[in-house]
Amino acid sequence: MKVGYLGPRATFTHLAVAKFFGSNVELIPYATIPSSMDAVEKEEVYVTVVPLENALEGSVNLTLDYLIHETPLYIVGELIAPIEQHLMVHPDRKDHWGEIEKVYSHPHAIAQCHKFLHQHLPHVTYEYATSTGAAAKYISEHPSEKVAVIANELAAKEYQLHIVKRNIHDYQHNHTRFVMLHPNKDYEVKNNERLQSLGYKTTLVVTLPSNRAGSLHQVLSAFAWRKLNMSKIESRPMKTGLGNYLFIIDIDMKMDEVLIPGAIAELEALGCGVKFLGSYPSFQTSS
Ligand SMILES: O=C(O)C(=O)C[C@]1(C(=O)O)C=C[C@@H](O)C=C1
Repeated sequence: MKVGYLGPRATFTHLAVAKFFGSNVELIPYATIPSSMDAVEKEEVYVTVVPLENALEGSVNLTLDYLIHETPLYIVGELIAPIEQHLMVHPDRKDHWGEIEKVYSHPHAIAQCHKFLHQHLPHVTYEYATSTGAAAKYISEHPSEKVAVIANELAAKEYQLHIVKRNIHDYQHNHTRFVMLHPNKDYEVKNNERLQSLGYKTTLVVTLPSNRAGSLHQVLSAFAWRKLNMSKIESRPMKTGLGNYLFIIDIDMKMDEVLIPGAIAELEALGCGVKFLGSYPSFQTSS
């Protein structure tokens, strides 16, 4: 089986996907989140894996927006992985790394280390890459540039970089949620590597009827009186005009035949739009 992921080799997504699928599948890297998703639609890969949310920096908006507006794929599994960010340079620079002028990485990785960068490297500028792995690969090929990269240990090994500061993320409990995407909402991912299971989630996107007072309250009460536990609610622009927002809601439960369909029917009766993004098992990977 072919599995796509946000590459190149040695991104955090690569680490998560390799831990979940083991050596039984062929892992295919893609340069961006949208191209990783397109790969499933074009049937180049069977499933694809992209980051969705980080504990320090919040949602990966590109993934959310593509799931909501652009791709017909469903979330069929979730992987929660610990994230350890390290600062690394080309080995030619390891003895004078304090001279670096720029830090290059994925925007989420830079955001997870802002306090460290502010305190220890206040003079540097930042440049954003499509992934931490892409940034690491770039400096391995451009030794003359006075650049450091934020990436993981595997990237340092893969691209032969020298780690100058370990664990530079600003808060300890740093985890990222990655999602597995497939065109069939009922596809069941197999936990062959026996990762710790964290139960099930169901994700819905809800749009409110326009300009009606109290409609978000009514949405919340449709879940509340059924005792459906929401583990997340987040708003994103609908992209139809200023002030128009939709809500992404995670429910801590597998899609059933009564409670969640009942809540959806109630929301629709209130005039809300409801899009189902998936009902899926969640797994924890260790570092
Ligand atoms: O750049 C990578 O290595 C990724 O897998 C992307 C990503 C993200 O989008 O949040 C994944 C985990 C980390 O939080 C930092 C970056």
